[in-house]
Amino acid sequence: MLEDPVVPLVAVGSLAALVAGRALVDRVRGVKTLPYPPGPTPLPFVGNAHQISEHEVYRLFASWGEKYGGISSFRIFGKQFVLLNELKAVTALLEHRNALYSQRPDMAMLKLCGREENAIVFQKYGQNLKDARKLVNVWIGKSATDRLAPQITATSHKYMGTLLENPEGFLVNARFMLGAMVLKMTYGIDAKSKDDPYIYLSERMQRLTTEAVKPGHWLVDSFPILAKMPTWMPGTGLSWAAETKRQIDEAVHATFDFTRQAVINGEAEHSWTAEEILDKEGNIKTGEEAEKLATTSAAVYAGSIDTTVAVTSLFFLLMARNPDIQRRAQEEVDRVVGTDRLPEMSDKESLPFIQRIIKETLRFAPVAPVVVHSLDEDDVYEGYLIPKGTSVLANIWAILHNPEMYKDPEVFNPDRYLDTPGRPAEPDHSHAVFGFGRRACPGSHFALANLTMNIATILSAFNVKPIKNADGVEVPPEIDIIDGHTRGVRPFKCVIEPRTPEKAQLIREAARAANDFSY
Ligand code: HEM
Repeated sequence: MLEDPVVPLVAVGSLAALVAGRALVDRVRGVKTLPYPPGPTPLPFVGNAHQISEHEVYRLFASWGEKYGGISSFRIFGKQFVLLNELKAVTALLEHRNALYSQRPDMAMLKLCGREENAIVFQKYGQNLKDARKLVNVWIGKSATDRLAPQITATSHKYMGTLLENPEGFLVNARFMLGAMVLKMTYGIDAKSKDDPYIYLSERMQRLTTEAVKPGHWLVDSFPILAKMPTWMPGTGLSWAAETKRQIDEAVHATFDFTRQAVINGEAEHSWTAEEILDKEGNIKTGEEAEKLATTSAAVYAGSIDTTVAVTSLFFLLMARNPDIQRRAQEEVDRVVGTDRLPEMSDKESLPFIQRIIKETLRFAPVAPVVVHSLDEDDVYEGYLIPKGTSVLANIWAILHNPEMYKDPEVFNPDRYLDTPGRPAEPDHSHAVFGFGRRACPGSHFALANLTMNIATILSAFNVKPIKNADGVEVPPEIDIIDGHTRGVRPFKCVIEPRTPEKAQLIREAARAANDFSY
């Protein structure tokens, strides 16, 4: 049933509730005659497919928002989409009616690749999803993340060591360091290098998933009936899906089987999967219980790497482009930690400017600019019908670039959240980058802790500068966005060098200690 302001009234059984209840019944009966939200005129058969751009589609969606309002709609072939471009509509539906709007829509290619079963983010709403989210929360929810401060700090220090030794590899190493930590904590796997077979399998799973969700790429997404064709049928993508499913299954199970075997052999290191793999009687979980755990464990790698690395990469780019902001952040961190130590997690509250830099980096280019929810029952919002099964798109980018809320939204300005004379603070809705309601990201605390540790330490110990051209002039890197399952900036070059020899020494010592850290 709808989570709607009238429902609590029905529950107390008052007269008002009866009237409201009656209105609700009438509303649902008459629902089919209500209009869809307004939107661009569709063509026969294709609907609005011809208008959908592959690159930065959220900008097109935002322009529809300007024209048709906070809630609009469009159609691609037979599939209905509702578009939410304003915080008010997103809050009203995905947050306040979250019992209704926590479903994911049918995505035929993902389903063929097995991701609807073995990836939390694409799973249908139900008990399995709730159990998985609960477990992820035990592992990396807020209080768990607080307890993981030593692990997060050690990983950050190892990464800082690589920035000193191999600054050109700043993106590859950010990925490897985070990936290695996640594999270690999730499975007890020690990934020694980027060529580690488990890293390879997990990265391949990510790449294949990105391919499978490409909007408008697969005919079967618009014509799900094609899924019933023989696998060899050309042009359907079915043979690709079958091979992809095999490779993704291999990734989900190879890592899980590593831990399972280690537990059976009595040589398992401490890890989240090893802790969960035994049932109440002390037997190794099998069948559906084992599958559920394998899926949940795989979600940590799948959810954390692309997203966190995309933000880290954007941070480097923004620092290379904004030397004044970088200098002010360095002054702040110097005031707090001085010159003879590196920042610690407990310094966070004393670094408000750096906190604003992180919020503004998240707002500036959300890594998931549009998220999709769905619903299993018809609903009505502001007189418009939202039929069951509709893909409801929340345009996070549009919300965080709304010019009525953010002055010059395309400018990176961490001071926009400050209340100053003549310029009141702009609202901080950066948490919208983690999504909404019951599907909101369960890894947000973990992600923010990793980002805070890395960003504060980089600002404390390094200068990030543009590279120089042949004439010796610094050329700030361009903001060149690439779209994918997660969105980020195209790989770029910048100079990363220690601020002083003393800082370099601090990093060397911290990295050495971190290499001996036992997770
Ligand atoms: C800066 C980093 C991150 C960003 C911006 C981010 C963003 C998001 C977004 C937008 C969603 C979809 C929410 C929705 O549908 O309303 C999501 C879901 C999810 N994220 Fe993250 N995420 C990040 C880091 C992480 C980390 C570190 C993990 C580690 C476990 C993680 C795990 C997940 C999972 C499992 C889901 C699926 C939840 C569900 O469908 O119920 N994410 N994330």
